[in-house]
Amino acid sequence: MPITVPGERSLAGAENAVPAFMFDMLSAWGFRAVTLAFRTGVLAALADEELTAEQVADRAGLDPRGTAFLLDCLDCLGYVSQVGDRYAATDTTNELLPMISMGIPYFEKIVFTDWANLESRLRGDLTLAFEPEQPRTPRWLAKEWRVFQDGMVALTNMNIDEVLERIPVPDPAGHLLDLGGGYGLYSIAICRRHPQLRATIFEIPEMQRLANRAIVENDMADRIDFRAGDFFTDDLGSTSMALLFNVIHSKSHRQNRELVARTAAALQPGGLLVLLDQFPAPELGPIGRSFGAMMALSMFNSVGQQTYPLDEVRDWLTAAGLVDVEFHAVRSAPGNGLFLARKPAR
Ligand SMILES: C[S@@+](CC[C@H](N)C(=O)[O-])C[C@H]1O[C@@H](n2cnc3c(N)ncnc32)[C@H](O)[C@@H]1O
Repeated sequence: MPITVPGERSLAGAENAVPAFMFDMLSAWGFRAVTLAFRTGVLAALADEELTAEQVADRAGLDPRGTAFLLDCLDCLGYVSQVGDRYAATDTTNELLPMISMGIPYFEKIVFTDWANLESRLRGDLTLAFEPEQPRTPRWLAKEWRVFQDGMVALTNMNIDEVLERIPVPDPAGHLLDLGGGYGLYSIAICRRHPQLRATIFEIPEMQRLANRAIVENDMADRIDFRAGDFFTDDLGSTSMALLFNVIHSKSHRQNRELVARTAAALQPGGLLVLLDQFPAPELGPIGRSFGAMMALSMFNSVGQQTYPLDEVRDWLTAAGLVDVEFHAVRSAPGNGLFLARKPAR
């Protein structure tokens, strides 16, 4: 991988070809070991107490000898630290456990399960079971809907603080329209920060039950409502601020141009469109760009779509009549970036 690992020499160049390749192999092995340790409860067992490998194996229902090897790998990767014959979760793990545990089945699905088909998709031997330009959610999502949405929660948890810092809410007593808002966690967090703001989660009908539950659990039922619909065909109403978060990578060039135009039309004068996604852009640094590029391949594989160059997104925004277009890298979740664009105040 042509990136420099902090504290290590560069992995670029012929003289480093073998370490570069082996580093990629290590990353693949490491991710497999780490997600397994989250999913089987190995890391959760070490959150509150130091345990021997045997005790960890006993709690997680795993083979003790294999668990000792797994713990040694996790020690190398910085997820646990060994103290005598006991292991403890590191600060990194304690930070991650409440943040991403619910998303582990999603990360395993997109990295391991989905890519089992990648070669067939690239060879053209396997076609999608749906039209890539179909307006609503592809069928594969319906099957593993809960896994998918829990993955979105984990991703939201990773970047929410930084994203909130970046959003200059234009009218704190106004309205927020969260298009394809999922559970509505971004809206809930923004409304919590701005006590006068109201929001609408605009989603497909299948999301209603899960989103309503999140709204109620977060005591937001009096300020956030749910609207079931299709953002390509239904009236989007009028709002002072709109979110398009993690939506464009599952839509085509044509659909995104249209969606951005429809969203801009729903904004009141002076209103703000905030668009969050992954981008294969050098502006995000080598690791961020790599995430954006991997995500393009992943979206090609699963729904026939991609991540988009920054210039193309800028073009959709300006073609929709929006001004003051800004782009910000989101460092807390590599590969993510945020566009802000305003509707002229008449
Ligand atoms: C990747 S999820 C993002 C969820 C949330 N915005 C987030 O960032 O966590 C994309 C969402 O867009 C919704 N969606 C896709 N097509 C839609 C359409 N035509 N109308 C309304 N919602 C749609 C999906 O149901 C899905 O929940």
